Amino acid sequence: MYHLLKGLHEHLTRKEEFSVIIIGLDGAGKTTLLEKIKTFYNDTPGLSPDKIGPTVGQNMGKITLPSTILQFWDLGGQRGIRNIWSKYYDDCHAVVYVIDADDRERLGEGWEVFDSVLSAPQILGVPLLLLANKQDSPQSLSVEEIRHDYEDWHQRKLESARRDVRYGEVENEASARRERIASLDVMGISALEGAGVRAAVDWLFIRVQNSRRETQKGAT
Ligand SMILES: Nc1nc2c(ncn2[C@@H]2O[C@H](COP(=O)(O)OP(=O)(O)OP(=O)(O)O)[C@@H](O)[C@H]2O)c(=O)[nH]1
Ligand SMILES: [Mg+2]
Repeated sequence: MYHLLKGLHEHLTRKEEFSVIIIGLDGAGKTTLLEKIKTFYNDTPGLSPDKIGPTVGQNMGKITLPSTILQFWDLGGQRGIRNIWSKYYDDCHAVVYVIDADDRERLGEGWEVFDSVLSAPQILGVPLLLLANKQDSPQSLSVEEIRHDYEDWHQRKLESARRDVRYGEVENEASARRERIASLDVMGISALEGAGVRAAVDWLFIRVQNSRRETQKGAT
């Protein structure tokens, strides 16, 4: 009887676990974000920004929310190690792409990489959140400016591809991508100061729950 009740209790109080990957160029602020999330949601605070160095590999952090555990994987963004990201695509429930909204020089590089993430078939139906980080900096581009910058960049890329011979291929790919861009959620945060971080976690919490329900519906 005890085991039966214990089993029932465990079943009823069991928390579902979801994996979220945090990717983006080196220096975008991914680890600073992960450590801020830990500070906000865990008893043990995360590292302070002055203790954070470039990530070579990955960092992991878990937080507990009502009936849910979110497990974050912060993956190194340096050019030579970006190819490890795709190894996480199959098992993730959400993707966070962090862009440094304060670094205009590297926005093009950031979009080039973002575009290759969007084209990965494993994450086609996975919730994707674009975070415009470093909003505390006065020169930082706003959420709207970031969205426009990406749309302009994408438009320019399409136009130059149209001059190319692979026209049909580009058109097919472009319409799929356009849909994703149109429904793309962009939020502004300061990983350093914490502004917007809770809202981003709330978004993830809701979206992983919803997409799980959709998957269940699809399976029945
Ligand atoms: N002003 C400002 N600086 C930030 C913010 N977030 C991160 N930084 C700074 O940006 C630099 C890079 O931050 P990291 O968190 O190490 O960047 P990362 O994306 O993890 O970089 P990699 O590990 O190399 O991929 C550090 O100097 C941070 O203090 C922010 O919201 N505002
Ligand atoms: Mg890092």
